[in-house]
Amino acid sequence: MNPVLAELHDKARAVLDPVHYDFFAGGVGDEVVLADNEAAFRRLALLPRVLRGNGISQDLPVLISPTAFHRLAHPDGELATARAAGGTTLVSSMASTVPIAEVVAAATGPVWFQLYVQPDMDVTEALVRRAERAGCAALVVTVDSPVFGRHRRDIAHGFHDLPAGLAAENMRDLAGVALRNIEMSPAVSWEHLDRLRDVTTLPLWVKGVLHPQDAVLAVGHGVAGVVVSNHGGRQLDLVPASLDALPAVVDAVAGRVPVVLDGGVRSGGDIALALALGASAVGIGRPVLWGLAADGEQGVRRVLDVLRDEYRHVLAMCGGELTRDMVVARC
Ligand SMILES: Cc1cc2nc3c(=O)[nH]c(=O)nc-3n(C[C@H](O)[C@H](O)[C@H](O)COP(=O)(O)O)c2cc1C
Ligand SMILES: O=C(O)C(=O)c1ccccc1
Repeated sequence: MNPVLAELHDKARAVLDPVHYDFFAGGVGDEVVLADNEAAFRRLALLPRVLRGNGISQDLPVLISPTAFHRLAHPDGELATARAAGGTTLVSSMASTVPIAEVVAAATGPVWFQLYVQPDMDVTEALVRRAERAGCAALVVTVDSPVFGRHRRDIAHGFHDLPAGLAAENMRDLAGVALRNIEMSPAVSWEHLDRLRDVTTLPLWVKGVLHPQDAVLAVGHGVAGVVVSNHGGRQLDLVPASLDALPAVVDAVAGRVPVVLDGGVRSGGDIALALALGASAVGIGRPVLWGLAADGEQGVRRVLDVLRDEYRHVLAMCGGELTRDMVVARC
């Protein structure tokens, strides 16, 4: 691992309450998928193309994936993350410990709002209005969580609520502010997505698609994009690494909307592999939390700087363009 990212992770582990470290680091079940998300990148190699004479684009095809409860990591919480994001799109979790309006006010780049559809559609609509009023540029509906994941580390610690003084602020005055006041519901369906479509003009993304047929349905329901994700190995410990699920989804979507991948992205090389397999961008989850815990705004900035620097280097090495024919198995 890049020594800067390793240092930030080590520091985060050292400074965090072990209960909160385990909340951030942990996965569902035996954590097979958690490990496989990173391992999947190691199973692939990239065949660079030479003498193409391309310049390299300065863009970093990265989003900050939504993660809950940043004030567990650092007192500035999501404010620090938003300030550090710069031009990078921040997908702000519905379970943020700073209200979405303050997150957007602290950001200089785009902020998208991640939403768990609440079974009470009035609550869901009120959340959408908060995101709209705050100035969010898109809604990212997380669809891989019909129920909460069972995280053995949290169960072992008895961690199921936020410490006094911290709350899921976006839920304030809607449904109470305790952690479990964010409801997961197996009754949520494509109809709910259509209802969302009717109540907002914001672009709608779905996050947590693994089956190519669901990606096709999502496109049919008018989504602006699809995030291939297994929730960082936190929902079902039976699924493939998100990288392994990517190509079939890319094929099914067939260029109609962008496909973003998250899960296990830890380097510029990982970003390049995901792009070569057809992702338009990648999302970063835990490394941002480690940067935040280690050094607040500055720590998150360093994570993004390392990824940008590594990605540009890899892209230059590959002739400025990444395509699927360049990806081979590492045998
Ligand atoms: C501590 C933690 C909290 C998360 N909270 C949310 C959330 O509130 N909403 C959501 O859609 N995904 C959530 N996720 C999933 C991330 O958005 C993302 O899919 C995943 O972390 C990506 O994998 P990575 O951590 O390996 O980069 C969370 C992940 C972690 C680790
Ligand atoms: O922990 C998670 O992965 C997550 O998505 C979540 C959602 C709501 C509240 C707390 C965590």
